[in-house]
Amino acid sequence: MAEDLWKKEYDFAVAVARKAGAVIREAGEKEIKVCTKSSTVDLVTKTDERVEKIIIGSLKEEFGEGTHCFIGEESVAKGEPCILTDKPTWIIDPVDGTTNFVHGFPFVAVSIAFAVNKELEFGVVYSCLEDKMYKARRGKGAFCDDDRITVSDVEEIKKSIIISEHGTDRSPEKVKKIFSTMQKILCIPVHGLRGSGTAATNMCLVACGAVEAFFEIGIHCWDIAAGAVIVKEAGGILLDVDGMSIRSVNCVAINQALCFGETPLLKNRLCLTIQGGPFDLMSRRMVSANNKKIADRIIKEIEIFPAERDDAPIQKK
Ligand SMILES: O=P([O-])([O-])O[C@@H]1[C@H](O)[C@H](O)[C@@H](O)[C@H](O)[C@H]1O
Ligand SMILES: [Mg+2]
Repeated sequence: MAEDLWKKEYDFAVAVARKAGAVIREAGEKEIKVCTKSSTVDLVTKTDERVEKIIIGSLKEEFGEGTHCFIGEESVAKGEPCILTDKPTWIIDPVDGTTNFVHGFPFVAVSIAFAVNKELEFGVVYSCLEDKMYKARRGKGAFCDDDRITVSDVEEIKKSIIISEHGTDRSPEKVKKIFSTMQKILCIPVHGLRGSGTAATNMCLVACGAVEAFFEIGIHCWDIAAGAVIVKEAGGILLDVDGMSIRSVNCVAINQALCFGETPLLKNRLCLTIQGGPFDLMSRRMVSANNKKIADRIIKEIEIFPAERDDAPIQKK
């Protein structure tokens, strides 16, 4: 029946996420395998690889290798393609919050999403140390365990808590922009800034109304795919941090205004026209929020820096 499309896959994803979470909870293998390449600090352990193998192995066994595609963080690190096609595709982060996992910081998640025709059909985020199963199917609402969840109804940025993360890139110019953005948002002022150390969990915190927004530049599709469905189904909004064309239209408007001596109008035009673009899973730039007003207000403060798309062609060596 049409309404139960992908139900079997969804139920299976919930079961696999639970199984993977149990493996993470019991894992003794926290030794860092890969840590630093040039200016990034991106930890990987044997557990990340083991858990991904368990998840993809179980999915292939259940649904067959030929018809379904897989984008997994550790497989992509080993050179597998990261391209979303129209085929049914699983997007997997086996251990989101690897740094937390290594240090025993208590937020670690398994993130599994499923897309068909490039559209996300469902997402499952298992916050395995808290034992909370966040899940959502397109058009069917979002849940934490058996309870329906919804985003917060706060509309005033000054009454909000915002999450952001500094990510894995440690190049000074990027870190400067990240902290400058955080400073500007903190000084709006907002009630607080937070960060759990896992993008997937951060998105679930937006979905259940504990915070108003989470944004980051530099995240990957496997960090946010499942969370994106959960935020949307909880009534929230997803945007790219940059509405490029809108910004450039704005530049033309500024030039025209300057030529015609309309400078007093400039500030208003600028405020009205800077806004996010459509959410793009592969762009590595995302704002998730309870509503557009909060999202737009945050986007106004974000200092954008380049991050190579997840689906960028692999450079030949
Ligand atoms: O490496 P990983 O722990 O799976 O994922 C990371 C986490 O989601 C972190 O919160 C975010 O700031 C980084 O950008 C991600 O790479
Ligand atoms: Mg991750």
